[in-house]
Amino acid sequence: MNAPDAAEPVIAADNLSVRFPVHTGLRERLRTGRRQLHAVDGVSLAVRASETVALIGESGSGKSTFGKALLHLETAHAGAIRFHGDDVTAATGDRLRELRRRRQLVFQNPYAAINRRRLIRDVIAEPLRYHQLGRADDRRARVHDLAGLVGLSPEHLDRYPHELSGGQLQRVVIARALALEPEFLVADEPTASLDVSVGAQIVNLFADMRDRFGLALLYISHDLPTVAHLADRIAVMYLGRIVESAPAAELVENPRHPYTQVLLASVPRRDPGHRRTAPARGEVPDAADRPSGCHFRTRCPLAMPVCAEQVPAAQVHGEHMVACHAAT
Ligand SMILES: Nc1ncnc2c1ncn2[C@@H]1O[C@H](COP(=O)(O)OP(=O)(O)OP(=O)(O)O)[C@@H](O)[C@H]1O
Repeated sequence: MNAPDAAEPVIAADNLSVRFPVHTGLRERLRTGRRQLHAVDGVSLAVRASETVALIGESGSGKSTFGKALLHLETAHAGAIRFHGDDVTAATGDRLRELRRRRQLVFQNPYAAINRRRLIRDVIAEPLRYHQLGRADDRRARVHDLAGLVGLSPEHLDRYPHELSGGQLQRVVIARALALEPEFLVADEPTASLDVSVGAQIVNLFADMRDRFGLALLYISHDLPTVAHLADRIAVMYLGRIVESAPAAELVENPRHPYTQVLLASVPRRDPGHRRTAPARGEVPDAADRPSGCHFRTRCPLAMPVCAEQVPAAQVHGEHMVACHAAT
C-alpha cells in the first residue's frame, strides 16, 4: 500500500446538497407542487489530516445538516462525499459500518448523547463493545487510557452521568468518540451548553486531540472568536451555501463578503479605530423560501439589482473564496 498523501483530504464534499420535504396543506401543494427546503445547496469543502476547518453561520444556515451528511447521518440528494479520495456517497453495509468507525460526531448537548443509567466507564466502552474490539480486560485498560487522555480521573469512571459537570460529561463524549481512533471528527457546537471558561478548556482539548492523533476536524460554531484561534480555515455558510472561505487569519483580517463582515462586526474589538459595519437588517429568511439570486441580498447593505437576478459565482484568489457580486 502506498503511504497516505498528506495533501489528500481525509474527507471532501463535492457540490453536496441535502433537501427536506416541506409539509404544506393540500391546497398549497396543488397550487405550487411539493416544496423542498434546500438545507445544504451545492457545498464543496475538504478537511485534511491535522487540520481544523470551522463552519460558521447563524442558526438555520445548514451547518449541522452538512456535518451530518458527511457522516451519512443525513442523506445527500446530490453531489459526492469522498473519504481519502474514494467516493463513498452511496456506501452501505460493511463499508458504511467501517466508515462509521473512522468518522465520529460530538454534538452540543452531552446529556442527550449519554445513557444516564450507565456508569461512565460503560459509556466510554460502548463503541468498543459495539464493534467487538478487544477482550474485556483490554477494553477496561483502554477506557482508563481514554479517560486520562481527556483529563478525567479514574474515580470519574465509576460515577453516573448526573454526578459529573457539563464540562466533564463533554470530556466523556469526546473520550467515547476517540475510542475507535477516528480519522475525522465533526464537533457540532460542542461548547454551546458550557460556561465560557469550561468551553475554552474543551476547545483546547479538541486542539490537543487533533494534534496528537492527526485528526481531521470539522468544527461547527456560530462563535467567530472561538474558531479564529482553533481553525486553520474558516468557511461561512448562509442559507445552505458557503459564501466565503479562507485561512482563518486571512478571513478575520480581510473579510470580503458583507455577511462575514457583519458577523465580525458583532464581535467586540479592542482596536478603538476599528470601523464597525452596519448590522445585517432583519432576520434570516425562511430556509424553505430563500430569496432569489444571492440569498443574503435582503439583508445586505451593498445589495444591487443583479443580486436578485444571479447567484454570485465563486471568485477565488489563492486560498480565499468569496461569492458576492459586490466583492472586488
Ligand atoms: N430533519 C429535518 N427536517 C426538515 N427540516 C430540517 C431538518 N433538519 C434541519 N432542517 C432545516 O434545515 C435548515 C438547516 O438546519 P441546520 O440545523 O442544519 O442549521 P444550523 O446552521 O446547524 O443551525 P443551528 O445552529 O440552529 O443548529 C433549517 O431551516 C432547519 O429547520
